[in-house]
Amino acid sequence: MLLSRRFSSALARSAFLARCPLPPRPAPASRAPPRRLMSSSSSSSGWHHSSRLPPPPPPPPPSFSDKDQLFRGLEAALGTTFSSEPLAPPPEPMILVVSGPSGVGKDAVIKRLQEEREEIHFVVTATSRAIRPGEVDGKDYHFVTKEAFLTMIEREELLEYALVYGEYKGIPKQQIRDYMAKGHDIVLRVDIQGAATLKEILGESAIFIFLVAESEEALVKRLIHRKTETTDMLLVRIATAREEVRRMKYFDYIVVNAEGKLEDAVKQVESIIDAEKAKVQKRNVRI
Ligand SMILES: Nc1ncnc2c1ncn2[C@@H]1O[C@H](COP(=O)(O)OP(=O)(O)OP(=O)(O)O)[C@@H](O)[C@H]1O
Ligand SMILES: Nc1nc2c(ncn2[C@@H]2O[C@H](COP(=O)(O)O)[C@@H](O)[C@H]2O)c(=O)[nH]1
Repeated sequence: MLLSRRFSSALARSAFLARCPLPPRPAPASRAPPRRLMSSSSSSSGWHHSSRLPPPPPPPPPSFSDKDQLFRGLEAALGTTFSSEPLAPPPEPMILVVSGPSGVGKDAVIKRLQEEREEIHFVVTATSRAIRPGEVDGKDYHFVTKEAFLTMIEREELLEYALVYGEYKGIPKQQIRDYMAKGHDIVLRVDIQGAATLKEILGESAIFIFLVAESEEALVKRLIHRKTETTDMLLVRIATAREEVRRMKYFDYIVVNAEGKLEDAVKQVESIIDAEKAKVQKRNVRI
C-alpha cells in the first residue's frame, strides 16, 4: 500500500517534470585531480595537502527566467503555492516604564523618542500640581484640582498614583487601554516610588528603564539650569535622588543620559525596544 502510494506520487512528479522541466543544472566543474597527502615524515602535524588547489569556480547564477521557472517548478513539485504572508507573528504592544531621579532628562528623552517613533504613546498623567510657565495642559500633564484627583482615586481610574514632592500624580488606566487597543506601545514616566508600585502591578509584563546622569554633579547642574525649583526644592530633589540611585538594581535596564548626549540615550532606549520586540517569550500585558 505504502509502496504503491510512493510509486504513484513519484509518477505524478515525473509527469509534472516532463510538462514543466526544471532548468538544466550547470555543467559540473572539471574534476579536480586526486589530492596527494604528505608523508607523515615530512610534516610534524600529519595530514597536510602537498599543494593547495584552487576551489572549483561557483556555478553561474541562473538567469531570471530560470529562477522564475525553478520557483514555479518547486511549487508544483510540492503541490502548494508559496505564501507571501509574514512568517513572524506581529509584535504585541508593550509598556515601557521610564523612571529616574528628578532632572535626569526623562521628559527630554521621551519627547525625542516620540519624534522618532510615532507608534509610541506617552501617557499624559494627571496631577494636582500647579501648571508651570511653558507647560501645556493635556500635553505635559492633565492639571486637575486636588478634589478632582481624589475622585479619580475613588473611582479607581488610576493604574498608579503617588504623592510626589507634595503633589498628587497618577496614571489614567483608560488612556493605556485605548492606545494599546489601537496597537500603540505605551511609555509611562514616573518617579522611583511609582516604578516600584508599577512593578508590583505589572510585574514582568512591562520593561523598566532607569535613566541616570553620568554623575551627581551633572545631575545637579542640569536641575539648576532648568530653573524650575526653589533652592529648598532643589535640596529635596537632590536628597531624594541620592536615595533613588540605590534602587537602580531593581530595573531591567540602565540608560546613561550624559551631558550633551541626549541622542545617544534615545538611541539606547530604541535599541531596548527593538530587542524586546524581537524576544521569543513576549511580555503579555493585562491591565
Ligand atoms: N543629555 C542632556 N544633556 C544636557 N541637558 C539635558 C540632557 N537631557 C536633558 N537635559 C536638560 O535637563 C533638564 C532636565 O530634564 P527633564 O525636565 O527632561 O528631566 P526629568 O527627569 O523629566 O525631570 P523631572 O523628574 O523633575 O520632571 C532640562 O532642562 C533638559 O533640557
Ligand atoms: N509616581 C508617579 N510619578 C509621576 C507621575 N507623573 C509624573 N511623575 C513624576 O513626578 C516627578 C516630578 O515631576 P514634576 O513634573 O513635578 O517635576 C517626576 O519624576 C515625574 O516623572 C505619575 O503618574 N506617577
